[in-house]
Amino acid sequence: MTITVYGSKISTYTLRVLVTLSELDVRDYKWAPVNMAAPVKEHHSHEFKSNLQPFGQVPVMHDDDCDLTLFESRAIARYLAEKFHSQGTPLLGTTPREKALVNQWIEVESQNFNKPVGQILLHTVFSKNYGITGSPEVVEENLEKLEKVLDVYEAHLARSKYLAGDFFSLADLHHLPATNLLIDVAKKGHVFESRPHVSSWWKSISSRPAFRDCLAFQKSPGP
Ligand SMILES: N[C@@H](CCC(=O)N[C@@H](CS)C(=O)NCC(=O)O)C(=O)O
Repeated sequence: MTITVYGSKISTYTLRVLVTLSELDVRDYKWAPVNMAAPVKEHHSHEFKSNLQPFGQVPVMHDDDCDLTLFESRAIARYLAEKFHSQGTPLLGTTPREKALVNQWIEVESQNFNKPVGQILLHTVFSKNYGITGSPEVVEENLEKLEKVLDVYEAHLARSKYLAGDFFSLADLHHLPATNLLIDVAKKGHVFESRPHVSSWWKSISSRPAFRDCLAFQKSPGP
């Protein structure tokens, strides 16, 4: 069995896949770093787009077992959680009710949370990578949007330990890499800290060994 992950250590979407593998205790995968730096931009090459990801983005996963090449980090994470459901942390819920709530909060992360967070990161941490001038107005506007989303999280997390219930799931995991960057690098931690239930949820999910291992891998030498 060989799982190959094509990605970059600076990509939060790639990290989402690596954290999933780590939670599932899958250690024997192959890491295939993609050089995203200008002028190389390997992800924009004809070869990368025709063989791996037609939109020229990372991450991509290949599974030798069934000759599957898959892109979109959330789809990859779900595939891995289903394939390795009998090992590591169960990430998808067990009953139909639990699975439905996991799916609901995965959608919330993607549709409500990730949009303002993506804009804030683009206009702070990643502006140079994308060749744009970061706009403080866009950051402010999206921080306001994010605060409204976090108000909903705060009310929900007052009643629920994790997003989908009393168990850690893919819905929580999906928040890890981008939120970490937002707090540690973009220095926007106050929007989490000022909401006590969001804050303790964040402390609990970000201190999980699987995520700490991935951050250590991200900081390790080499691409
Ligand atoms: N929805 C995609 C987004 C992937 C994505 O935006 N990847 C970024 C790196 S974090 C990328 O490859 N950017 C290069 C580009 O868009 O040119 C996913 O979840 O995998």
